[in-house]
Amino acid sequence: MSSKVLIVGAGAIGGFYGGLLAKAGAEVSVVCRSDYHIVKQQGYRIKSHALGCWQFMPDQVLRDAADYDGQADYLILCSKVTPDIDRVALIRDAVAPQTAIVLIQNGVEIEEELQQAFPDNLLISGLAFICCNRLAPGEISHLAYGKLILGNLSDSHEPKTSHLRDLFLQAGIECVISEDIVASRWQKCVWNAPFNPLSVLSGGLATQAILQNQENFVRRVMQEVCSIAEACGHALPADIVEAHIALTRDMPPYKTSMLLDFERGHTMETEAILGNAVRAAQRHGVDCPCLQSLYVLMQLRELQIRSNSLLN
Ligand SMILES: NC(=O)C1=CN([C@@H]2O[C@H](COP(=O)(O)OP(=O)(O)OC[C@H]3O[C@@H](n4cnc5c(N)ncnc54)[C@H](OP(=O)(O)O)[C@@H]3O)[C@@H](O)[C@H]2O)C=CC1
Ligand SMILES: CC(C)(CO)C(=O)C(=O)O
Repeated sequence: MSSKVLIVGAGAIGGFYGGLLAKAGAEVSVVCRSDYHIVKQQGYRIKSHALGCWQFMPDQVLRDAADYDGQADYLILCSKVTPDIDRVALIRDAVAPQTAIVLIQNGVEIEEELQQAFPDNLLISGLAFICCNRLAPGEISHLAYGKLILGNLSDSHEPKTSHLRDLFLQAGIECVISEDIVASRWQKCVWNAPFNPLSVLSGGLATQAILQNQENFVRRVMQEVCSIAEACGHALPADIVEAHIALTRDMPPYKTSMLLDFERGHTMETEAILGNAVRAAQRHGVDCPCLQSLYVLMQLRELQIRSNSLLN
């Protein structure tokens, strides 16, 4: 099966997983923005705690998806999911009839706008369980974990999805196909919903410190997300809260992706992670006072950042 891959939004996640696909023999091209010049000259330098160091020289380095020369078998979108990024516009010009659109992004209920814009393309929704950072343009540090979960929104037995999983496995990273990727997204949101905003609102506390001091609150947020998922028809495993708490106790010191965005003055994924969950709760009449409070506080934080940047 042909493996032409175009990564759009090739930052930490896109550079890392793109580098793995290239290792597995795929022809991988990237669309970058601020890293363009460096990546064009020297590609990516990837330093992984588990897979060693390697150089990833993309086949084509582009500023815009419209400049892609060829037809991609997989277009992997790894931008953040924020209201200021028009994901459909970002990829539209590179989507051919045979292109499978793959998302490796956080958040819940983030697929619909892409499904509507590209109803005839296979959409593979993906989640990364990884601690990965862009230290400088084209320089990626993989600190912990790495597992990918992929899933189709319709038929779960798509050969193209299995082929992509096999490429990741060949490159040495754990990758599984979920039979219910929507549930998997909710399951990940159980972790992201408390820890991502609390890492920002606490002024940068590590996840262990948040857990040690506010375990009850963290558990309540997690439980609320479970109730919303259940109301949406995706009941999560009974032990999911315990499993996430245990996993957090073992996590190495790590800044959540939301905290990294906050520190860089970037828009955060408040809407994709919290807003979409709160809106789902409202649709189904589920009470989620703790989650709702986190959402309100994060909206105010975003507002304050925007007002400051207008003043400066
Ligand atoms: N990093 C991690 O450890 C984890 C990340 N995730 C999720 O993965 C997704 C990607 O995160 P991550 O890789 O960390 O984010 P990064 O900020 O490192 O990368 C995002 C990339 O998208 C690019 N981009 C944004 N807007 C545009 C645009 N309009 N045109 C072209 N390029 C654009 C950015 O360019 P520029 O550099 O110019 O801003 C950047 O290269 C997110 O949903 C995140 O939540 C999930 C688990 C862990
Ligand atoms: C759970 C974690 C920390 C890594 O997968 C993450 O999703 C994030 O940083 O947003």
